[in-house]
Amino acid sequence: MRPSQTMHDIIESISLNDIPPCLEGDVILGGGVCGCLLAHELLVRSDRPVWIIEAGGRQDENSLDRLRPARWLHLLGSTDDDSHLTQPNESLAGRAITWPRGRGLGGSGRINAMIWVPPRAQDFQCLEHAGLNLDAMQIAWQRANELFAVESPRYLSPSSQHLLATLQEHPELGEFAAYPRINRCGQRWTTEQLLLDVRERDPSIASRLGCVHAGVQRLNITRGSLNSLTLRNAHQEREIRLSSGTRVVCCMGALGTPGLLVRSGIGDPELISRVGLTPLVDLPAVGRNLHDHLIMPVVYERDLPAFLPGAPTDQDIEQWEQTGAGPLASNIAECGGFDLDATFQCHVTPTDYLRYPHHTAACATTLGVQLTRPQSRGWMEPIRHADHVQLHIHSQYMTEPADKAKLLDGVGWIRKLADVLTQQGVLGTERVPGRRRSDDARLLAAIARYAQTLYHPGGTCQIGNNSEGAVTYPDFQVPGVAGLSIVDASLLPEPTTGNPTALLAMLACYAAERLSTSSIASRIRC
Ligand SMILES: Cc1cc2nc3c(=O)[nH]c(=O)nc-3n(C[C@H](O)[C@H](O)[C@H](O)COP(=O)(O)OP(=O)(O)OC[C@H]3O[C@@H](n4cnc5c(N)ncnc54)[C@H](O)[C@@H]3O)c2cc1C
Repeated sequence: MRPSQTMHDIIESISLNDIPPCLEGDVILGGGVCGCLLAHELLVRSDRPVWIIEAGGRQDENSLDRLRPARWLHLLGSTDDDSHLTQPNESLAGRAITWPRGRGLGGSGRINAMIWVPPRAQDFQCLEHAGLNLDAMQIAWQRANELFAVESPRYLSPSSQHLLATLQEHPELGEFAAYPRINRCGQRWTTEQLLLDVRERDPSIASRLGCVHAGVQRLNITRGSLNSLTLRNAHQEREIRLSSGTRVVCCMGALGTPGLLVRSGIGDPELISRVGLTPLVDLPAVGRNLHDHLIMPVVYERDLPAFLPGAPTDQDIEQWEQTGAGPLASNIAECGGFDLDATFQCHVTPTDYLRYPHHTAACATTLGVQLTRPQSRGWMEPIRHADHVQLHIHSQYMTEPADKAKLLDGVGWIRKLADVLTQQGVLGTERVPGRRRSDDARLLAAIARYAQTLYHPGGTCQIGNNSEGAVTYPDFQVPGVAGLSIVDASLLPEPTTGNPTALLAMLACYAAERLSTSSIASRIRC
């Protein structure tokens, strides 16, 4: 199969005018990585109708960049990106950071870097501690692997090839490999494709699926049970009733889901009243426990031609179209690894991470380092604007002193790797932060100036047993609202060790199994 022969199809959305006044079945709010995967699994496991309500529509103008892995950075800030801005970060020299979030079916999977890092034992243990069953997680993990069927890279830049060959001779420094990619035949694959595949395989199953293009404004709750949704598009707002037996699952992501809960009166009563809304369900942990991976790029000079400097050449395009390989099949963050106890992860790019893709002339390699399990936690604060309530993001990076100290160690680890790589002629001089910055104070100043989000927010509606910090129970139900569940990155009690999609895919498969066999009590009662 050649890339140009696949995946140009899309799921057609129903407009707000055309949906029935009352929905029944499973209603999934947000068709992102988890939402589409869950919809697929519920469709094939039960005979109920499944609805997806997704805010992002078709963005045809980006369709080629979406398919070509090397172009993913060009999607940031595009119509596929529902870009958010954090509040200024004290430990990042007062910088506010842009947090991209994908919109449209497939969610952030439409714009992400397509890296697949299998969860580690610690990731499973964390969810087991939160009340999930380990054996069932293993089964769900197998299912996630089957569905994603990730592939080995079809292209590795000379820079990554040299670097991997050298580091693999030094296992004492860590474990490095080319990342498996969420691709098919060298092009981006998203969970939307599962729905397209089922349509082709079994139209009778797919006929139970309806995708609505609208933003979910509010959940309307009466006497502890959901009774309707308020949906909005650019032209109108509509209230859609939910019939008895319906189940609503929030899959709007780590920023979208707590936002919807707060707008609907679910959360910290004091914060909700402060913005002029009526508190309905007392769940103070909504919007708290916000975590993210912060990456510090350490940039080195290279004696190689610059990677993809400018628009792709006809030759690159032809190669990719014919074989799914060549530089356009690079996902930029082509390889990486962990130190021996997985305290740090390193992402390698054949570019100057701080300037690419805007300034591409100079040749560089970046070794970006992040703490796998930062302890700092942020929160989301409801703020009233003229006609709406928005959640401000307080990311609070490195507010825990231990995170600062460890990230300094992380830069030290990168420099040890670089010493070996420089001796072998794989890397040149360190350009950022530069070896002249070697004492802690100057290195921290460089981190404050250059560190970036690695795009992994999570934790804002964390799953757990009946403890103070939990917003969602281990059966995925939101306490105090019959018929409401959550399945997305907001559930993660802690950051994932590596990139989160693989663990989230496992979580969505696990949730599908639990929700499709759960009792009628988990649904709406009228
Ligand atoms: C630029 C970038 C690069 C990344 N790279 C990687 C990577 O290489 N590997 C990896 O493992 N992870 C990566 N990630 C992280 C990964 O993509 C996310 O963790 C994952 O997509 C989260 O899944 P989710 O289902 O929780 O949310 P999402 O996939 O973000 O889906 C949420 C969906 O909800 C919709 N929505 C939100 N609000 C509303 C509303 N009010 N009404 C209706 N719909 C709504 C959104 O439009 C979106 O479609 C990256 C993320 C980004 C942004």
